Amino acid sequence: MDAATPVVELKKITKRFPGIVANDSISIKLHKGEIHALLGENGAGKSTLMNILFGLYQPEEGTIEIGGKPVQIDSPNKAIDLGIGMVHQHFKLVQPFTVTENIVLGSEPRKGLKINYKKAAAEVQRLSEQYGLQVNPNAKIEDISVGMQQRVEIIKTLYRGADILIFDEPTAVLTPQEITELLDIMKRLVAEGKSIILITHKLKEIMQIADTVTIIRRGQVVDTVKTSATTPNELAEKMVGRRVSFKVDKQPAQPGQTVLEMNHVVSKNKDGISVLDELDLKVKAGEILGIAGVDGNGQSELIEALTGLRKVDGGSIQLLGQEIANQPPRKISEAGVSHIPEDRHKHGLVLDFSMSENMVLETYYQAPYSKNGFLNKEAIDKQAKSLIEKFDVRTPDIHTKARALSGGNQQKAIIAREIDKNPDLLIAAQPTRGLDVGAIEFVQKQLIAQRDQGKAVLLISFELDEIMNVSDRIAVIYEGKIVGEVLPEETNDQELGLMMAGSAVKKGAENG
Ligand SMILES: Nc1ncnc2c1ncn2[C@@H]1O[C@H](COP(=O)(O)OP(=O)(O)OP(=O)(O)O)[C@@H](O)[C@H]1O
Repeated sequence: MDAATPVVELKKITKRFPGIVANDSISIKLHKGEIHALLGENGAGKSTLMNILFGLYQPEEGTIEIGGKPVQIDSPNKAIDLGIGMVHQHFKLVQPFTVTENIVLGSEPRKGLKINYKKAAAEVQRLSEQYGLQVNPNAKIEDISVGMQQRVEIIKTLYRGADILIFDEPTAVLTPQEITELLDIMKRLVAEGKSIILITHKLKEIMQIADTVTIIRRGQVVDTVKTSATTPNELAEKMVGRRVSFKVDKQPAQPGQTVLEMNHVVSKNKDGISVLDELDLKVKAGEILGIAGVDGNGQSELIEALTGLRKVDGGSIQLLGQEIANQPPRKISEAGVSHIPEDRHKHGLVLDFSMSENMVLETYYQAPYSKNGFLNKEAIDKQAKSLIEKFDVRTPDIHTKARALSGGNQQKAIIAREIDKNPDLLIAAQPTRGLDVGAIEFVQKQLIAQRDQGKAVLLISFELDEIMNVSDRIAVIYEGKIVGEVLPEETNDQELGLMMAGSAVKKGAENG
């Protein structure tokens, strides 16, 4: 193979699903040592294309060439044999197993031979060091952060000898610090001769790290350009087919009465360590309080405590003066709390239910969806149709299973359902994770519209830009405590970053 031969060439790939052409004659070339970004709005067909390259789906038409030779990739094992590795959006790791156990899982030697754990752990250690991944081979998956779990997925591909790595929205789950580190890791990978296909919605990252970008819209290639010859605005426009504003327009907040008040809230983990540590927080009607923090500082626990998914060991949580700590989730929901969860697959949707059923997951037992103990399918479908239209959720049909929707469209559906509940308090956890720039604009507008309708909005996000642009006040969480509060117009990324690292506390823990 000469240097000009692409390491991967997809030629006129077409893939249809019921009611939709997900990939419509897509052609892409990936060269050795290149980072090639795939950009496209939610549902454009990026994941489908990569699932084809990884052998998870078979295309109806088109061919794949690896190093200039046509290949048939009929399973992920075949893809791995061909040197292709995929780091998925949703990790496929076994929680109670160690890092090394997860990495060797599925690549064990043939029958009869026992895995040499020590040797495998040493290899994991070596790969970890070579690429600066800082993974502990013996840590259990359930004890490590999402960012670390992703690195385990990366090592898993390297361990199997991948030369071609596919990253499916890898930074969607990462903190700003972790993103910088991951981009460095990717640079190191290509410097050593690996080639990368990167699916991402983040134009900044594409401009920073990719050599080439292919833009896909509704299953078709719109253009392939060098990043050095384009701009973020141009990319956004090509992707969504219209101009996108990157600025969030909003009027100053008009805060009213206190809706949520948390006082000295303590919650302990199974080892007796306080994951929420005397946490104080207030959110008023008509304002958006943004929670900034590095992943793993109590954000998930805060949401769990607020939604009844976690035991509160001390302090109080009041919603409009009514105590909701340690109440069952349904009661809290009925009391006026809506929740856009950070993990849409775990807490947002039932993937094997239809979209229609998912739209009434929390309200199906109420009128008009339930009558005399029977589900009123007509009313449920009507509700689903209206939400799907209003929020531009792209699904072939309301009876399509949630699993078949693109990640971004699943997220839009959850947001539609939660906002429609007309809550007093809307908890939005990573609400724009995995969304395209057009959809981000839409969701952020919705949050502001909720605020303007007098709702209290609690926004938890790892996207500093989002926290800065959308919040009226920002509270910084660190080791389970609110360690400071700032106004977006009076702070900057550096100051927030320092506070998030626990090294500079601007104000006392009081807020509100
Ligand atoms: N298994 C499936 N069955 C039916 N339809 C599917 C399936 N997988 C994907 N689709 C449909 O194919 C289209 C492309 O989806 P895909 O997940 O590839 O989009 P994407 O560009 O990766 O989007 P996102 O950025 O939201 O993740 C969507 O309309 C989706 O609903």
